[in-house]
Amino acid sequence: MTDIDVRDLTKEYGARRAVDELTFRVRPGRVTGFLGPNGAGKSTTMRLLLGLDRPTSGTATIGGRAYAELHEPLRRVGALLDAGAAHGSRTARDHLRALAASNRIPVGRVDAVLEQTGLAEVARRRVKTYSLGMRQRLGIAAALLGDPEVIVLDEPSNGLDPEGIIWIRTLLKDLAAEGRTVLVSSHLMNETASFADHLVILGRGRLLADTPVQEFIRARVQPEVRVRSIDPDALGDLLVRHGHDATRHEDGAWSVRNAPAEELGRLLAEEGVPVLELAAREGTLEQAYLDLTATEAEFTAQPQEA
Ligand SMILES: Nc1ncnc2c1ncn2[C@@H]1O[C@H](COP(=O)(O)OP(=O)(O)OP(=O)(O)O)[C@@H](O)[C@H]1O
Repeated sequence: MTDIDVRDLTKEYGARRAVDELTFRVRPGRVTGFLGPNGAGKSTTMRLLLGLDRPTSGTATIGGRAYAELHEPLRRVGALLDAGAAHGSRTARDHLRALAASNRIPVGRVDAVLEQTGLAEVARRRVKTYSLGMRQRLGIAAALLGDPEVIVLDEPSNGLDPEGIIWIRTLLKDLAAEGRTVLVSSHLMNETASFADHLVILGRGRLLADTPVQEFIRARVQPEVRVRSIDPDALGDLLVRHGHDATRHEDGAWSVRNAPAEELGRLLAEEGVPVLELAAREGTLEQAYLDLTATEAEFTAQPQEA
């Protein structure tokens, strides 16, 4: 079981602080979504973690060691940062075989990951003939090749079609269920909500949230109940009479805050109001994220690129 441990991490490019005193820990057995607006420092943090850039100060370690100190790193950490990395004139199979050979990974893993990523049938085609989605799958295959305990993926859904997006969602959850440590950056809120258990959110290089997804949503978005009856006015009067905080929609339905659906259902039955619709609406990650962005200075007044 291996943690990713980022401690007081700072990276400056000239006068610009891309990562600013960042501290968080990514635990095994769950998928951690890594969120933040463009330029927040997600890719920089991942590059520092993988030893592709040097921190100005602080540390980013995997199982207590810097990436450069890991013995056989591809067997410990699998990463996808840039899906264009494979050599275009090689076939996918040859690319993975070369990677396996140079990292002392058993060659049998090549067919296993080709199968796992749905590339088995196109494995003998040159990579330059691949679509963006296929290249993305190949990048994920390379990340999984060494059967690593830690998996770091930057925007893995990029270029995937709807079927690919469902596939990656299942893959990420399965990898975490196997006890691996999975860190995944994304721009897409609904997408992140569909696979992440935990969130680390950055704004201008700083940590804004490190929290379970459900807690983050619950703390920031009130659940609502949507209710509709054949007589919207009578329904509204009833809700007001019973002191409910309700808003009417254009279609005549009402949204009621701070009341469980069961309580409203019982009230409407007691009052003899015919109900056409009664639905509990949990908050979404997108709503919670927008609430955070509205309240955190890190999201506003982004400096212009130099
Ligand atoms: N090599 C570099 N030289 C100079 N500035 C850099 C370099 N790499 C990143 N930056 C700057 O660091 C900041 C953080 O960028 P980074 O790519 O880490 O953000 P991000 O959260 O991954 O954004 P995105 O979601 O757009 O990929 C940005 O202001 C970026 O311009």
